[in-house]
Amino acid sequence: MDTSASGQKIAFLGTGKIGEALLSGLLRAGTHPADVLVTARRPERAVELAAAYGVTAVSNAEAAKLADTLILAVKPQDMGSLLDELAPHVAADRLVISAAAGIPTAWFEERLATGTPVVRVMPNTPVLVDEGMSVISGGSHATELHLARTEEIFRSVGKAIRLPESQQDAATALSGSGPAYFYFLVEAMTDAGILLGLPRSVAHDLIVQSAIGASVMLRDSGEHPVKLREAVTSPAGTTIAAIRELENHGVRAALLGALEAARDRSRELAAGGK
Ligand SMILES: NC(=O)C1=CN([C@@H]2O[C@H](COP(=O)(O)OP(=O)(O)OC[C@H]3O[C@@H](n4cnc5c(N)ncnc54)[C@H](O)[C@@H]3O)[C@@H](O)[C@H]2O)C=CC1
Ligand SMILES: O=C(O)[C@@H]1CCC=N1
Repeated sequence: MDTSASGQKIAFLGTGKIGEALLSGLLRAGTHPADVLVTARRPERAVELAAAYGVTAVSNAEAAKLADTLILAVKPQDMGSLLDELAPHVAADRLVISAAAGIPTAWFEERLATGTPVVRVMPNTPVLVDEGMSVISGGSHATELHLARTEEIFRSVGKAIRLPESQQDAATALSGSGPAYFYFLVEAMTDAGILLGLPRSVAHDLIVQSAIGASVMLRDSGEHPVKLREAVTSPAGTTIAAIRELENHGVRAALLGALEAARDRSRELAAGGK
């Protein structure tokens, strides 16, 4: 991206965990702070963001008027009241990008001026380290130009792919929530290290570096995960003893059920639900 102010303004409406992660990534990738607006519910949060990043804190209505691209990153449950406040101020030539789980583009289209382009994106928190995975789907008024602009934004902080909107709830279960599953596993395996008598910091380092090594091999080797696992699993060895325990405890089935539950919860959030 360009490193000077472009005049093309992006506004983050709701700058919590994912909003701030995206904001910091865009600035790192070269978007000029003068091109970035943020909104926050609490005035102290707005001040904090402006001081930390050099961006401009504005009201939601001002963001709608000033920015070409609006990134909506409030909780699905807060999206209704945000749209009530915002809709009268959003001209139909603005690009509206929602990062909210569950809520379909049609829901936004019903509340915004006729013809407003809406794009739904499911990012994940590794955008903080430029390793994000973002899944993009266009609404009925989003053109190739709007999708390309969205890709440009999200590719500056990781990978971005387009999928049909019908697959967004599944994508949310896989990559949107995905980092949490890996953190959960690392936490549990670190506890196992404690059980085996290792100091916590040593257990943490052994597991985290193993996770990094395994991730890089998964990404770069071109090998199927089964093949990579087989290469670790020696006949009558240690790994197969552990795998038997995982299978005995139904870990594979638990993961199938867990991701299905996440997909179902995303569907429940479709109406900005509780
Ligand atoms: N945290 C994550 O890993 C991911 C979250 N998302 C989606 O991003 C959205 C935000 O999630 P988080 O960042 O986790 O939540 P969060 O609670 O950390 O952030 C939401 C922020 O929006 C602010 N907010 C609420 N109403 C507002 C309003 N009317 N005007 C201005 N600001 C307002 C809140 O004060 C808060 O700072 C959700 O819709 C979630 O589904 C999507 C992908 C990943
Ligand atoms: O847990 C959630 O609802 C959000 C959406 C995907 C990741 N975090």
